[in-house]
Amino acid sequence: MEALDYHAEERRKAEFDLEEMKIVWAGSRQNYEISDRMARLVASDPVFRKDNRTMLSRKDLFKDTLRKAAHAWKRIIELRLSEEEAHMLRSYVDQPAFTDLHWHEKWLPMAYKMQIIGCYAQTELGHGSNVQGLETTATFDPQTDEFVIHSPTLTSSKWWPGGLGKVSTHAVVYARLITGAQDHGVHGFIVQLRSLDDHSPLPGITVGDIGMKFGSGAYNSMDNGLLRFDHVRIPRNQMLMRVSQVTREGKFVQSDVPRQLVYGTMVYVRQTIVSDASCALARAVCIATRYSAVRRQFGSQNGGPETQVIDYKTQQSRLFPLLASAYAFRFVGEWLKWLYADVTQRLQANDFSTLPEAHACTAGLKSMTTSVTADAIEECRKLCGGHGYLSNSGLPELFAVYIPTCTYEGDNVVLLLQVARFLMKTVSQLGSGKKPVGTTAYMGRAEHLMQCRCEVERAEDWLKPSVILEAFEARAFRMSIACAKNLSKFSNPEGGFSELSPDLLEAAIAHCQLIVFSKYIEKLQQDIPGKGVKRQLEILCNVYALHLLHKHLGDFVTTSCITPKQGALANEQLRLLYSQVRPNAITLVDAFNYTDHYLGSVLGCYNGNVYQRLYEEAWKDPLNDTVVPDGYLEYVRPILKQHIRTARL
Ligand SMILES: Cc1cc2nc3c(=O)[nH]c(=O)nc-3n(C[C@H](O)[C@H](O)[C@H](O)COP(=O)(O)OP(=O)(O)OC[C@H]3O[C@@H](n4cnc5c(N)ncnc54)[C@H](O)[C@@H]3O)c2cc1C
Repeated sequence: MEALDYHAEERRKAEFDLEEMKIVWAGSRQNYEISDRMARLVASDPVFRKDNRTMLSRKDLFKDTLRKAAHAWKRIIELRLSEEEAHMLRSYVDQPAFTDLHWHEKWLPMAYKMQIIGCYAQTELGHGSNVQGLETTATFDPQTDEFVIHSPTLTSSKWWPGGLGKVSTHAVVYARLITGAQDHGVHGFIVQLRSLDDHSPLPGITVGDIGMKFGSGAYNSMDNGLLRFDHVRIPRNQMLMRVSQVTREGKFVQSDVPRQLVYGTMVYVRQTIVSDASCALARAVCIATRYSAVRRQFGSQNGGPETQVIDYKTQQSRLFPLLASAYAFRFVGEWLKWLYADVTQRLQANDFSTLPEAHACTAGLKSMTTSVTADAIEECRKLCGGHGYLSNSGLPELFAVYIPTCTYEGDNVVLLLQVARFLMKTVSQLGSGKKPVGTTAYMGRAEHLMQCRCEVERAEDWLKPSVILEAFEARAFRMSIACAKNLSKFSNPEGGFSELSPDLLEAAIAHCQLIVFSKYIEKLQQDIPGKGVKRQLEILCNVYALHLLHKHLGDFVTTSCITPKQGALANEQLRLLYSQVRPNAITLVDAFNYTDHYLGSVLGCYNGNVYQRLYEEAWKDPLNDTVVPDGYLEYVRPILKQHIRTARL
């Protein structure tokens, strides 16, 4: 690391213990140590270099990805890394690869040893969100005790599965199960796609990559694939039979295991997505914050330095809520880990009572955190002005690689509508004596939430967590009640749901924001050691809540949860909070403990030596390999010469 630290002065201003904050961010001292070790291991290994990634052709990028995946696998074995360490190492390699999906699935011991490579093939060219609309068929043949997997139409071609295009040897394929003449809906089947000897597709299988995706580098390291089956036969025991089975005689048997069992896996996957959202958001915020402290514009007094752009209130009001959101998502992600453990324990005890609520809650949090993060990365790019648009700012690639998260594992709008459906069901059961559980428990205080009035009189009253919490609960509840009332006016409930879906979406968002805020408050009730650490987290918690209140003021006022005057007081308090965040901003992003390698950003480098590095990076561009570009003689010179002749005439 270069000796000069352009952020040294900023770092001296911090009012809290950085090392303790790093542990809070990581979740525990052990997590911190593992994460720190793995990040350094990756950063110091030349194979994991990524600074030229956006300039590689697709073919070279893909080969580079295979090389990194193989090298990571080798290092994991050589160093005998634990599963947790291996996971960390892969995430710091920071290049989407077939291994992401493979590990995701964890279905077979063979897969663990990497003797086969798996992918998850659900989506088709014609159908994604509507899983029940899938067209691929799996027809049971009782003569041979096999399923025949077939793609009957062009739109039934599998389309998008990660790792499918070029690498996977096997896939979990979702197809319509047909026995006799009966269609039993969509089920999963394990299908071998490629030879384990020479990797060529097996007979009846057409497979390839779907093509270049958004951005340079980014998700193009992944071989999202297309797949067609022409009457491919697989043994009967390759159907995934936990929820339903097909017997040797071809009888379809629905087991008594509830279908909701699959919710357990969904809770797990979505919990990791929320946790990844906090990482991606923190990364963008770290870059924008460090750069905002280096960048100066206007305000020079008597020839002195200009103003750091981080000192502009507009910059703070765009940046600090994102910083606060990164911490808020971190804590809700931590809580989701607990929720997953709780759900798993209950499933083992055959207790399915909390599953629908856990499912709705994780669907909503996946949607909300990923949408906010995607928008926030773009906002961070803008916060970095022109230089944010340079590839080496790290932000364009981060944006390109992140945004599909809003679509995969459930389109964000479709997920929020599921949450809204659950909220409407919960509201409809309120009078029946069925108590709302978990994150909907607040709805049990219906009478109070419909009547309560916010008591804020001065700006500082907005610092009380109980005051903000009540305002958020009342707003979320009243929005749900308003939707339920409007829905009841429709004679056809489905028609009404569709007509009111934009309002329902907003009610679902209000509910999700309440969850994130309330989990942040719960975190603050824990013992948090370290000088000033809890204080900083309290300030950020208030920033998180009050910026949402300001942004959604219309919701709060139209539901009469607060008055316009109270809204103005909240905004006044928010401004004061920004001033408290300001001296700590750089150290709050240092607490993410990201290496320069992982950040991959000239603007976000630890020591803030931005201009020197921008200058050096420019000269590394292949266009600057020669002073006169290729094509000059053919295309530029003739024009110039003609201009000269014209000028002489
Ligand atoms: C990078 C990437 C990786 C992927 N990896 C995999 C993988 O490994 N395996 C796999 O099987 N699939 C994968 N997918 C596919 C992904 O799961 C689907 O794209 C996703 O489920 C969305 O479905 P869709 O494309 O059909 O979108 P659509 O459902 O067609 O969405 C189009 C629009 O319609 C809206 N819409 C849809 N339904 C409704 C509704 N009921 N009400 C209101 N609005 C609606 C959506 O909000 C959206 O605006 C991947 C996709 C991407 C982009």
